[in-house]
Amino acid sequence: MVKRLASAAQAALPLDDAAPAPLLQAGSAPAGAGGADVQAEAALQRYDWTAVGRQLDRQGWGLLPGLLDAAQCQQMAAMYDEAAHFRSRIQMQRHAFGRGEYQYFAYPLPALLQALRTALYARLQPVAEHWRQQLASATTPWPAQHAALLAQCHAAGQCRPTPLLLRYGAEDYNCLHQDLYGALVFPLQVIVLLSQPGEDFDGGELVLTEQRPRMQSRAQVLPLQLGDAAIIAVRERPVQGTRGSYRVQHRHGVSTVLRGQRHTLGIVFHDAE
Ligand SMILES: O=C(O)CCC(=O)C(=O)O
Ligand SMILES: [Fe+2]
Repeated sequence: MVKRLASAAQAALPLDDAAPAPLLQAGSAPAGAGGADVQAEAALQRYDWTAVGRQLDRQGWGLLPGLLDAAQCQQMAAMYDEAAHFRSRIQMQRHAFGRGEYQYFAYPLPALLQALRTALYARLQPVAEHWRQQLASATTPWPAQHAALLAQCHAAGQCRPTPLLLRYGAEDYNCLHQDLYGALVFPLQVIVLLSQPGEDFDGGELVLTEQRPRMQSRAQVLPLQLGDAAIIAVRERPVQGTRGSYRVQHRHGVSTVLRGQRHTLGIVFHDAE
């Protein structure tokens, strides 16, 4: 079961200064029951998605500053110790993925996570579709709704949920990798930082590398604060050349945590074999 292959820019600021619409408490209510979907959508409406799309095209990553507030981050991180939320736990050292551990959520996902996954997908699908067309991939169009993508995954034997919660302590790190999980790979994923750099931990920076054909790899460090979300390319993105588009390969990882504890929430949109 291949899960992962080993191997500063402008932020899209919220459109107004209003406090983010409060999302439902993590895990408290079944999805849809208390308007988590509506509230997630309201939270995403604060961003300039045209600007986010431009960031993704230009650099393979984009930022959603303050997607979650401090209380939501704390609630999410605290779930790590509630075994009922998860289907499996991975100790990275045992797989040579790095050092530290993470857990994959089980279905049904907590309401907040379910709502974010659905709403983020709808915003990112046009970027994915644009990339697919630029790369002239043989694949069919990405569906507009996340539920339809999941139906495709399940028909292809990718049935297990991929969202995950990661916990790093001092000396932990995450090797450069790609989160593929099967043949069906939606090209964008989201990582939310649930801890505050400089307070909760030092070191532990999210790194994205890009490799252009016949060139050496370049590393970008993503400037995340507590509650910020990074949108990153999962595997590749198109770059416009003089003779059409070509593929740039991406990998991501986390540099060594020097002190403290760092939690992140990972949202991958395709499911796993
Ligand atoms: O902890 C991080 O910043 C990276 C997490 C990660 O690799 C992922 O969510 O896919
Ligand atoms: Fe990852």
